[in-house]
Amino acid sequence: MEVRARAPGKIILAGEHAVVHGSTAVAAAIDLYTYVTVRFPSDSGNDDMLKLLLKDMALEFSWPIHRIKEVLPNFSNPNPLEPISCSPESVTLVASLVEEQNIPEAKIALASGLSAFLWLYTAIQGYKPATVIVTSELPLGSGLGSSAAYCVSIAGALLSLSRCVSLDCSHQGWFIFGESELELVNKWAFQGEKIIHGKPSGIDNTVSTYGNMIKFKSGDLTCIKSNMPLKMLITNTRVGRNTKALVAGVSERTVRHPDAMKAVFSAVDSISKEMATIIQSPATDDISITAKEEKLEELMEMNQGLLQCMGVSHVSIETILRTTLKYKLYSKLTGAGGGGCVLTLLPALLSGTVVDQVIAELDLCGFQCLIAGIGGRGIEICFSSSS
Ligand SMILES: Nc1ncnc2c1ncn2[C@@H]1O[C@H](COP(=O)(O)OP(=O)(O)OP(=O)(O)O)[C@@H](O)[C@H]1O
Ligand SMILES: C[C@@](O)(CCO)CC(=O)[O-]
Ligand SMILES: [Mg+2]
Repeated sequence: MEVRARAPGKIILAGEHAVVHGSTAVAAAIDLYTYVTVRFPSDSGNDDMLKLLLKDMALEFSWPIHRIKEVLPNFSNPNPLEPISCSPESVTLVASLVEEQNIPEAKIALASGLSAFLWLYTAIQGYKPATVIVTSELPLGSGLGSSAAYCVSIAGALLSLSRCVSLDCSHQGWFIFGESELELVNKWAFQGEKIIHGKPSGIDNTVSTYGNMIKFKSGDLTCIKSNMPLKMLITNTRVGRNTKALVAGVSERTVRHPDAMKAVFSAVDSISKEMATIIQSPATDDISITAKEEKLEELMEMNQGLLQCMGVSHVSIETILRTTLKYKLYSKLTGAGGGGCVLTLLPALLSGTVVDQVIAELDLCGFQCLIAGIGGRGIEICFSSSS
């Protein structure tokens, strides 16, 4: 018996970084997923090890169960129904288990992901041997919420195996959690995000758990029903960066310039709220859709300016902004910035030829473009009897 979970990545339409400081943000799930399969020993033949296979990277990590017990003796009685907080001490202990692994130097950014896995696994399942396999359609560390999709799919798979949660109903072989189970998945995943991000707002794990499009402020989410055909081009600068460092950088700037940054965060709050209102307001014909798109474009441009004030843009992002503007298309960074991905609004009446031209020009600069479906489902679970 094995369980497979999948959780989506996300785009942030407005409000990244400011959301960490209490502003409103707007985010949507995208149809690119991280998949986590958990197999217990009877299927895998592995009876005293916890194994993690990162299949896309052909990497395998394993820990003898007795070693995990030795280093993390306090995880002996896990209660999946009561998420605990990852104390700095427990994170240090987990990190020491990760240090015992041979992580290739070029992949050292995976260390925090390994810590999050070990912490979530032992906190939810205790000392059970298992093989856990991870694959992802998301680029890692690029602003599309790979860390959240990873934590949500790990938490979802582990909770679905814990027997004390029920799955509501099925959809083409995939099961979905009920409301209270989703809340549990989200709470556990947030702990994993804390290990990877340092100080997350919780927006990424929330949108990955619940799917759809959401407005998020200080831990509270409101579902947004879009009343317009929202199409975004996502361009990956391919410049690697680390969300934890970027979030810490904005906090440091806030300590240096508290009043100025307060004004920046307040402006972002207004932008996100206005964006949510526009997306939800009725639009019956092409003229009203175009009018709404023009307002969204202006808000994206304003949000990007404020992200520059926060110090999280990058020359590669600026190149994409200039390139898309030549085609009268508006863009902003999405996620933590510092490289990563950029969103460009593609108006409903924009000709396919222009889209092809702008993609060709961005490709020539060495960037990677994709158009993802927005606002789909959150965490889903699938069971199978053998591997
Ligand atoms: N599929 C995966 N397998 C293993 N580790 C992963 C996976 N996905 C994410 N991670 C962990 O998350 C880290 C990337 O998280 P980070 O928050 O920096 O970027 P992101 O989540 O892609 O972007 P953002 O937070 O801006 O949306 C990786 O370096 C790794 O530690
Ligand atoms: C940069 C940030 O606002 C979004 C990263 O996708 C961090 C967070 O909210 O946790
Ligand atoms: Mg992340």
